[in-house]
Amino acid sequence: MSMEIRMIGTGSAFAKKYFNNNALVKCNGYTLMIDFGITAPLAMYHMGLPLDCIDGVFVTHLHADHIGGFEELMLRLKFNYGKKPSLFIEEGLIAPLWNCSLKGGLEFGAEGRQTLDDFFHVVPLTVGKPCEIVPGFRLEIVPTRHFLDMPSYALILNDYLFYSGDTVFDPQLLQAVHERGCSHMLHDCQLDGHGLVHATLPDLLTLPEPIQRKTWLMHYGDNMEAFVGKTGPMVFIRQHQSYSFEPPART
Ligand SMILES: O=c1ccn([C@@H]2O[C@@H]3COP(=O)(O)O[C@H]3[C@H]2O)c(=O)[nH]1
Ligand SMILES: [Zn+2]
Ligand SMILES: [Zn+2]
Repeated sequence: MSMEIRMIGTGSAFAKKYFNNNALVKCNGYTLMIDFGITAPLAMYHMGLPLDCIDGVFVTHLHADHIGGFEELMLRLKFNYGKKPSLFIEEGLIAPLWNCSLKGGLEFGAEGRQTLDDFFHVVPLTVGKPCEIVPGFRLEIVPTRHFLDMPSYALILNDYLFYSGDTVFDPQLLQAVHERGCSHMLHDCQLDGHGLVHATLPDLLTLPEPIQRKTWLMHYGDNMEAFVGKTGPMVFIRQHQSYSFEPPART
């Protein structure tokens, strides 16, 4: 099934011209938010999008540019909108998300103690087990390497769209994703310095050309415009623009 993607931000962790790299995906009437970082509430405000347009959220990993907006999202959806969205998250991340990132600000409510389940329908995801979140909209998580052993997950949506989350350069993974028929690949891209925790642009430029042709660059720094025309066949995805991705014709 086709999907519409709007990046509510395309910036790296500390970018100031671009909001945090978070994506709204619409498919078959369902709106999924991929990550919700510190700047996400302001990005949604600038885009004229109310928070209650979100039906579900997926979390790639626990850095603040990916989950820093959760406290506002959860409080406003519960208390302003009376909405309880779904939270799609790898099973091992559920406890650390609550205990290490959210509990301090959300445990105490006006009516008593609260947990993650008071705000979300929590849907644990397991590696190797794709999940159909609504008919025609499938998610599959893929573990990636980011900071040492920090759990971090890429997504494959509807078997044809790869979304890297934050990862070091992993050409074997990208080759495998290409060979299994993904027709679009959104990848984080570090423009300056060494690729300690992200793929750099020089790394990505070593990929075989057929992979580069299907690669869209995201999670970039404020100097992105200086690199336009220097990315081979890869292109920068732009924040707030709407892109329609169609499934490839399978033979
Ligand atoms: O040893 C360190 C620790 C941190 N950092 C920065 O922190 C950021 C956290 O979000 P991110 O994963 O999008 O990007 C990370 C890097 O920009 C780093 O470069 N080296
Ligand atoms: Zn990040
Ligand atoms: Zn990260």
